[in-house]
Amino acid sequence: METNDGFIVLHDPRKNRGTAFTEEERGLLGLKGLLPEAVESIDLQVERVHEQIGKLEKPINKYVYLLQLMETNETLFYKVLMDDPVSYMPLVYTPTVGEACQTFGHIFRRPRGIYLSIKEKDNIRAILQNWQEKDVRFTVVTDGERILGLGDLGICGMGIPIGKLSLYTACAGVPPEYTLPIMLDAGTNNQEFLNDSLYPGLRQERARGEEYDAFIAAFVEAITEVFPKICIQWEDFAGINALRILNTFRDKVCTFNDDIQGTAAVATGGLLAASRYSGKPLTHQKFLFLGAGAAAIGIADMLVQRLQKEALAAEVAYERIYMFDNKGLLVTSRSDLTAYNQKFAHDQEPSDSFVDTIKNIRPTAIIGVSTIAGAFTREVIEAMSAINERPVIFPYSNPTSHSECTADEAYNWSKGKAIFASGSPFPPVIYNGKTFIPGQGNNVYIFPAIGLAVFATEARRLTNEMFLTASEALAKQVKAEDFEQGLIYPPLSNIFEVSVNIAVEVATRIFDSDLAGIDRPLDIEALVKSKIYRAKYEQ
Ligand SMILES: O=C([O-])CC(=O)C(=O)O
Ligand SMILES: [Mg+2]
Repeated sequence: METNDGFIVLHDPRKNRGTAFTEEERGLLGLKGLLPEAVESIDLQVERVHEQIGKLEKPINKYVYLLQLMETNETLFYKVLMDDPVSYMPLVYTPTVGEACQTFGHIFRRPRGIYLSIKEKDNIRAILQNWQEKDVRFTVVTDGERILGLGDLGICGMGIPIGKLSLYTACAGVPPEYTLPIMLDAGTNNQEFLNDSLYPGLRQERARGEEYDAFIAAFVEAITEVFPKICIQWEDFAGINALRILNTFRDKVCTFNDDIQGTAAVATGGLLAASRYSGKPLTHQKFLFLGAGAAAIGIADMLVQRLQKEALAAEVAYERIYMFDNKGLLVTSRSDLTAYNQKFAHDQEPSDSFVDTIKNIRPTAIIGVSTIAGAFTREVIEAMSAINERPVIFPYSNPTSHSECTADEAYNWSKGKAIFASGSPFPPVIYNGKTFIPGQGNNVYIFPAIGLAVFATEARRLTNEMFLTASEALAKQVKAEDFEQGLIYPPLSNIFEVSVNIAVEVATRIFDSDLAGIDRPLDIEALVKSKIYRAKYEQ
């Protein structure tokens, strides 16, 4: 650090070290008297944070505290998060981030990221130039229409891009200065918010059709011009827009949709690990989805891709996948199916009972992407357990309040037979004297790793093959001792190491696909590792 202006340094979260500034630095920077006498280590600062957070009872208050820490001392924030992801991730991410979004207008203190209103459609380039960093590589962008399973939260959905990008850094070491959270404010149809005087967004109904698409197109054009190396992560768009946006831009810029491709990779990785665990090959299985939206289609498409890799013909692979939505089983006689859904419709009798469908089809796995809390009832889980030695039960909807069942229910109702993973975290369950650790089948095992791979390779595009590589790299890292505890994902406490390993394999795939923006190095692992951010005060 060279500046002489200690006061400015102290108020710059990226440069601030608080009480950890040394005597020498204090003299050099003009910090004398601006700090109390003691010179503390970062570990001691972490201890103080633990004490303060420990005194707060409600998770939402802990969230507010942590976000404030991010705004005052970024290094310390990441140190806290990276040292103990199991405790702190649920506070800055799912499930607490859901409540933070629901109350965003009320807990709002300081703006973060960029807010683009549809009224500014023709000024996006200039607005993006207001950002303090000039080399941004990643944006997580949402329009807030489908925040987790909580629905339309309008501009209050900004908590999601902020939370996801903090995990790019905390879980995979992408340096935070390269990340930018963005909210596309196209209005909201949330009446409660429109009537709330503290709602900080545009007060209008959501723009649709051509007007909306023109806004999205203007955004992509402007951001790729202002930040040419940008990777755009679409997050929590409504199903009606998510697939169309992804398909419009996936071959033109470096982009992916986390709810479609990230979730697909984590689910496929979980199914691969589960098949190793149960000894039942993927090719001998049948998958039933509850929910037939963008996440279901993403997972199903990736499963087909993987089954084909295991030498199953495409038509046979499609036959193994069933979807059940709010109108019942997807069958060819239904006239309300989208083109995406039709691929998964079966030529059989309609059914509007999920339990009967299970008894009929006899799936080996049920995957919940419905956002309906409690949809995996006791009857559902008992039916799965009657058919399968080890039924695979994945309630993937978020946050916890929208999970299709709890870990406790799955283990109890299946009498300890379930191979279980959920989108939101659940505490360990003791059944019949045995402790089960529920795995978290959340795209957090994928998107930070993809981020690090893109960062290291300066990838120009992201393909489904790269996400399949990520899912295989994830499944490979599940160990026998994890299985013994019921885990089909590596423990969350190891997420950093796991993400770096995934990133190395994805980076290799990026070079193999000729989609890197730099020359292939001899040692890809060394390249990836050389890019990693560490939460320490640089000398
Ligand atoms: O944010 C999460 O926990 C996972 C996710 O993408 C979603 O549920 O939309
Ligand atoms: Mg999401």
